[in-house]
Amino acid sequence: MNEIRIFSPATVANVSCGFDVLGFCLDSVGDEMVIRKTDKKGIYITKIEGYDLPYEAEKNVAGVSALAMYADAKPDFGFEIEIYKNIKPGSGVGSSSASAAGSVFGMNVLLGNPYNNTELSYFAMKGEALASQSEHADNIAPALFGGFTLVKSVSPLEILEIPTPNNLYATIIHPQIEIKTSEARAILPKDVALKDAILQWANVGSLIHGLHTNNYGLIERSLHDAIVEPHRSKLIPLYQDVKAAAKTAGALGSGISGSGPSIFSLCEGINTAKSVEQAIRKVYANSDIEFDTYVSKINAEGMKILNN
Ligand SMILES: Nc1ncnc2c1ncn2[C@@H]1O[C@H](COP(=O)(O)OP(=O)(O)O)[C@@H](O)[C@H]1O
Ligand SMILES: N[C@@H](CCOP(=O)(O)O)C(=O)O
Repeated sequence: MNEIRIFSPATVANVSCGFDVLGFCLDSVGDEMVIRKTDKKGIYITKIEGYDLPYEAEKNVAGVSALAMYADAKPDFGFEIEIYKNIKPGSGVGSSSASAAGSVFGMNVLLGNPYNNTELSYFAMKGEALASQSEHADNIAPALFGGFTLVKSVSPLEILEIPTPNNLYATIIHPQIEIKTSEARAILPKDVALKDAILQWANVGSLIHGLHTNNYGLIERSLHDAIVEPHRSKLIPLYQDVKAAAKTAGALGSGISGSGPSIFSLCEGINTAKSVEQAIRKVYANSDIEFDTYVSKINAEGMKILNN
């Protein structure tokens, strides 16, 4: 096989209580990428559609992760990468990690799958670091593994796959303002109060247990963030109104998606997810902020091969 077209999914990182460790994969939104073998050695980004992003491999997250893997694999040929971007950069649903993970996923298939998903995550993290100035894998892991993931450690990299209840859906609202991940990280305090840490690790543990046991009530009671949300929510207009509207419409809970500005809500069942979508649309409809919304099943598969 010389060429592959893939769907590279959007992802929601943090999931309220799990800053930098928890994430899940979306089904209905993502980029497409074409990866192609070339005789000329090296990594070349040959086409980008959708958003204005750098073509130099060293300046594009897709190129940086690809170069990291290329240096390890040392093939006697090169790769061309085409990026068809649907996920707006800076939207908070893993735009950069879709590209960083997509390039190495596609290259791996063309190389005959020498690397496992954890090894691919390691290379993809190198690309993600270009965008966010930190090596975190909470978007990359769900994009590659699918479903919910927990990054137990980045060094050495250890990723756990968490089972996803069948009837769990996400509703996302994306107000059209850009928040750069690097800037949303810079405003966070370096230290955390012990009382907040206690709340947070209790919620991470109970959220994981709720996902393992299909316990929607426990999931609902665990979707809280005592540490990051108080700081970042100030960057997102009408954030508390969206949360309140989603709750009234039946969401299990809502939080900032990644570093924002997107806001996610988790819902039991597609009907509730659609009701939540209608309710939160009304919040922004009464303002002058443009926005998009979408409802997605949790994508258990992650990356998808569209053709060979
Ligand atoms: N292939 C790419 N896809 C998305 N963003 C990229 C890409 N290559 C470089 N970038 C840069 O990464 C930044 C967006 O990443 P980030 O702030 O983490 O947003 P997101 O939450 O959408 O991933 C932008 O500055 C963008 O120019
Ligand atoms: N854990 C990171 C996740 C950033 O996600 P993104 O989708 O905004 O890139 C953080 O919260 O900084």
